[in-house]
Order: sequence, then structure tokens, then C-alpha cells
Amino acid sequence: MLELEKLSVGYGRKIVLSEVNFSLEEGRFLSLLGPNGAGKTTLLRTLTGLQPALSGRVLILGQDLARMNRAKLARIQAVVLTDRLTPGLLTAYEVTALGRYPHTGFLGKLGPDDHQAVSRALEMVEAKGLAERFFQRLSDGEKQKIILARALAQEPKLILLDEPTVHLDLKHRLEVISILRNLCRDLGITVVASLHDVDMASRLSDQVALIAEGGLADFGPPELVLNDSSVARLYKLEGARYDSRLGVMELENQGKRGPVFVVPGGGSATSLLRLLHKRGFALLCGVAHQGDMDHHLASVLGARMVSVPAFSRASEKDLDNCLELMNMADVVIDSGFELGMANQANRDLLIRALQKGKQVFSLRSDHEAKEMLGSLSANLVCCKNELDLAREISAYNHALVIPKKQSA
Ligand SMILES: Nc1ncnc2c1ncn2[C@@H]1O[C@H](COP(=O)(O)OP(=O)(O)OP(=O)(O)O)[C@@H](O)[C@H]1O
Repeated sequence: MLELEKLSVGYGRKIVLSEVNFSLEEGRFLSLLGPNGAGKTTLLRTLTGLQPALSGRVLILGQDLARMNRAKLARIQAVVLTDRLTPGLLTAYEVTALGRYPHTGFLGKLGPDDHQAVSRALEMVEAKGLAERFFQRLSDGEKQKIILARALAQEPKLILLDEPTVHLDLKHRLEVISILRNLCRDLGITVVASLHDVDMASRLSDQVALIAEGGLADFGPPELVLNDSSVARLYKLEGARYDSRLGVMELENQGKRGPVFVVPGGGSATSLLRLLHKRGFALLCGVAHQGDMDHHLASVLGARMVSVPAFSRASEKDLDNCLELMNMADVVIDSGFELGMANQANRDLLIRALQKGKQVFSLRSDHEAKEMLGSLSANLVCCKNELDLAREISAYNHALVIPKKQSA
């Protein structure tokens, strides 16, 4: 569908990107990712023919873009740029109908086929109800849907979009994204879009192009191209990292409070770990099973951890290592894990912590705690939920810090 051969783009003598090479098959979704000012818009504008290439070639369906006439190009390619559309007093239907211009005659008169195409396009973006409303009076999200409908009414094979979800709330962002995804999957339309959301790009795209420092830094399926270090390099991230497994950005913290020791299990500690990390606590954790969500998140959040392979029991040595970490912690937290064959050691850890007189906070009910820990549970502070627990720990931590300061 699209092939770039040693393409350099820019403005006059200013080269923004040089010698970009890649090709894209029909019906694929390509996301252009890169920091502000990297050249995504400049590349998109060059692919639309709105600005000439500085050197190299763009081939669309095997034909050189520079030699294609505009009418022919408009029947293949639709463009959605970020420039605000100000179409005067046109209704949403009339704006959508503007997309039919490559198919109508000189006077732009719509025939029955054109009206059908306009209705189909409005239906595809689920905006038939907006048809009679004035475009200017629509919300940003509604406008974006109509602009997409206009591109679809053109019945293109290739759609180029610059930041199609910018200014949209979550609902409209997801709607627009799912419309674009369906275009590729159901209609075989090729989509090239610049996006700022790495997570969205990784879920949506067949291919991603990483644009940075004057060229194409990488190109390929997101599963191969997007990882912690490539994203950190691309955006020059400091104080944050991209978790490619969960597809989310995690903020680093200096862990100035605590540390606290979390006893995890089977994903029971995930919200808790995130909350404590957000509140600035340094995290210690054990015993965590590899492959478990708690293990993954604890390691992404930079916790010091004792871990064992999935489904295996911790050894005496693992327990000793945990106790060593636990001794460093102000408090111990029971994540309320479900007890099974493989994590008996985590119950033993809680028992040892209570026997040593450590302050233990728990996400279990009093009843559950008693069942698991017997009379020792009397020394446990049971909390209703993660927020309650974080509050209790903050109060306890504060009480610890003040005497320390006073004695100094
Ligand atoms: N008309 C212009 N003339 C000269 N330089 C320009 C022009 N338009 C943009 N630039 C410059 O070209 C470079 C690339 O800009 P571009 O808008 O393509 O980046 P981008 O990746 O789309 O950025 P963003 O994510 O912020 O939209 C920037 O340094 C920008 O200042």
C-alpha cells in the first residue's frame, strides 16, 4: 500500500527527517510515535502530498506520489489533520458529504450513490443522530467523529491521521480508536496515525514507527519494538518507565518513607503495592512467586524482593532472606492472600513477624485473620481496604519518625 524510499522531509533547507525507509501492507494500522517536534506531522503532510519531499520517494500502490494527479490521489487517500475545520454554517451531514468531492462531478452535485456513501460513513462512526446539527455547534468529540465520517465518505484505501484523539475524553477516544481499528479489520483500509499514547499504540497497531532525532529509530510490530528501554530512549524518560508487559507508564519514586515489608500472593497485593509506591514508601516484598502479578508489579516498582519459581515452595534459605528484609522494615503488611499449597511460607512469615513483635497490618477481616493465625491475630491491625491500610501505616510511620527526630 505504502512504501517510503530514502525519504527526507522538512522545510526548505531544514531537514526534519532524513532517509526514512519502510513499507506497509494493505489493511494494516501503523502508528507514528515520537516526542514533540520529532517530525510526525511533517512526515504525514509529506505522505499526503501537501508538502513536497526534500528527497527520496513515496509510493502509494506502487505509484510515485509526486507524479500522481490530485483527483486520482483523492480517490485513494483521505487525510485527517489537526487543523481546526471551520466550514461555516454547514450541518454535520453536509460536512461529511464534502468527502464525496473526488467522486462527484465539477459542480459537486451528489447522486443517490453519494448520499448512500455519506449515510454509510455516518453510520460507521455512529453519528447518524448528529446529521442535521450544525457542525460548529458540536462538541470536540462529536466534531472528530464527523471529520472521520468525511474521510470515510471519500471511500479511501488509505487514511492518514494526525493525532486523531487529541482533546477527546476517554469515551470519545475509545470510540474513535475502535472505529479506526475496525476500518483496518473489517474494511481492509490502511491507517497511518500519529499518536501520543504508547499504550494505545501498542494495543492498536500492526506496526509502529519510532520517530526521533532526525530519523526512523525503529519500525516493526509493537510486540517487538516497544519495550522499557526503547520507550525510555524515544522520549528521553527520566523518573518514569514504560512497563511493556502491562502497557502502562510507571512513575519512579525515591521511596523516602518506610520501608514496608509486603507479604504478597496471587495478585492480592497489586492495588496495595501501587498505592504504597504512590505514597512514597520504599517497598520490600516476599515471598513472591514468579509469573504472579504481584511479583511483576513489585519488580517494576523497584521493590527489593525474595522470589521463588511459580508454584514452588520457599526453602528455609528463602525464609531467612525474607526475615532479613523484614527486619529492615518499620511495618509488615499482610495482603490478604489466599492460602494454598505453594505459599504456606507466607503464613509462616506473618507468624514470625507477630512473634517478633513487629507491627503487622492486614487486609483480612478479624475472622479470617483468627482462622489463619490463631491467637496471634489479636496483635494484628485489620484494615477495611487498601486506603484504610495506607492511612494506618502513615499514622504509625509518623509516630515512629517523630520520636526518632526528638531523640536525635
Ligand atoms: N512550517 C514550518 N517551517 C519550519 N519548520 C517547521 C514548520 N512546521 C514545523 N516545523 C519544525 O519541524 C520540526 C518537526 O515538527 P512536527 O510538527 O513535524 O513534529 P511532531 O512530531 O508532529 O510534533 P508534535 O508531537 O509536537 O505535534 C519541529 O522542529 C518544528 O518546529
